[in-house]
Amino acid sequence: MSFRLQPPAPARPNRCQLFGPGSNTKLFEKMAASAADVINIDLEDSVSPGDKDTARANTIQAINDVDWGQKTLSVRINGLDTPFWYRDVVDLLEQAGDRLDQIMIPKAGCAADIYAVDALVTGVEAAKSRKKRISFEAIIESAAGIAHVEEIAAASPRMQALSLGAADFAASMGMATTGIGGTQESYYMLREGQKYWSDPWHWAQTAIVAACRTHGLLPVDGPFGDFSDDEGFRAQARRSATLGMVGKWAIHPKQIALANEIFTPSAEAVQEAREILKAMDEAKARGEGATTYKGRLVDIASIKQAEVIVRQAEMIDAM
Ligand SMILES: CC(C)(COP(=O)(O)OP(=O)(O)OC[C@H]1O[C@@H](n2cnc3c(N)ncnc32)[C@H](O)[C@@H]1OP(=O)(O)O)[C@@H](O)C(=O)NCCC(=O)NCCSC(=O)C[C@H](O)C(=O)O
Ligand SMILES: [Mg+2]
Repeated sequence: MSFRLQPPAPARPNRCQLFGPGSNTKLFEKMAASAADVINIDLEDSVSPGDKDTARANTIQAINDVDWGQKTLSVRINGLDTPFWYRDVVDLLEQAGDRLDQIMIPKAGCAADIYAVDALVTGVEAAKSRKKRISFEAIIESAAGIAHVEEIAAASPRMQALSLGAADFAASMGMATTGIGGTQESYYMLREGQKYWSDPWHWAQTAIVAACRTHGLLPVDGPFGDFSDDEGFRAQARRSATLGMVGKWAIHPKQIALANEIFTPSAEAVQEAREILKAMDEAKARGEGATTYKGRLVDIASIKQAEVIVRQAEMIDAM
């Protein structure tokens, strides 16, 4: 390990982030009653420009009136290139109560974007003597965002998470697809006439995971657009979980159970992790740093791997 220790990510469940437009008030109670760990009320791209003021007012009222239980409650503000974002921040922090946990910053392109929102939030928090410090999640969804992902992760102590926004990311990168996440038909290798599909989102995900883990943030996979394709969602989510991401967005309620299923360690995985920890305890008592478990090597690094799974399961059990 480097002399600079890796900070832990926030110890809160983040298996599923359920989105709903701030303009659709019918959804708020349903979102609150759902099994998602995080709620994102959207003021950005799912709200048309003519509805921005109404959506903002609806959102503030819902934050104050709806029972959101133990969920992390987040609002996605508009992008910093729009005339809407500063009003989103000011009205939310002046008028919404302390139930608001987080602001999500879309299309973050550099650390200065986070700095700008931080300065405004800090000013309004102080002016209004707000008790709870608002946290931030940023969306990496542009060429600039992925190029500057580490400085964005490190930009403020308010930062708690980064998500990959596959749709805007694909557009910004000029990718030849209208798909949002998942397998892309044309992204394959050819061997002896057979196609082997590869994953065009993989490199961006790993960059996000590395930046998050370096700075103690939660890495999150964003939307999977085809909400009629459960197996496609599962496959994408399994790849994300394998890479170290802690959860995934749901853009339809159907996707909540799928995300919770994939990002909750299975009973078998937890049992195996506990067995590895036990095997390593026994090895340590014998003065050994490595041993054999089910015919394969386990060593001190395996303890850390097993602890990731056990810690995650214990956090979910404690909910
Ligand atoms: C996608 C939807 C517009 C579909 O809505 P609808 O036509 O109402 O779907 P259903 O009829 O299948 O709904 C069945 C029931 O579920 C309720 N419902 C629907 N959506 C939600 C929700 N988000 N939360 C809670 N409940 C929901 C319906 O009311 C029905 O209930 P009932 O009648 O009682 O049975 C809609 O799902 C939707 O608006 N989704 C969210 C869209 C959104 O927020 N998008 C922004 C995030 S994705 C993004 O921005 C891209 C990203 O930035 C990137 O760049 O990648
Ligand atoms: Mg987007």
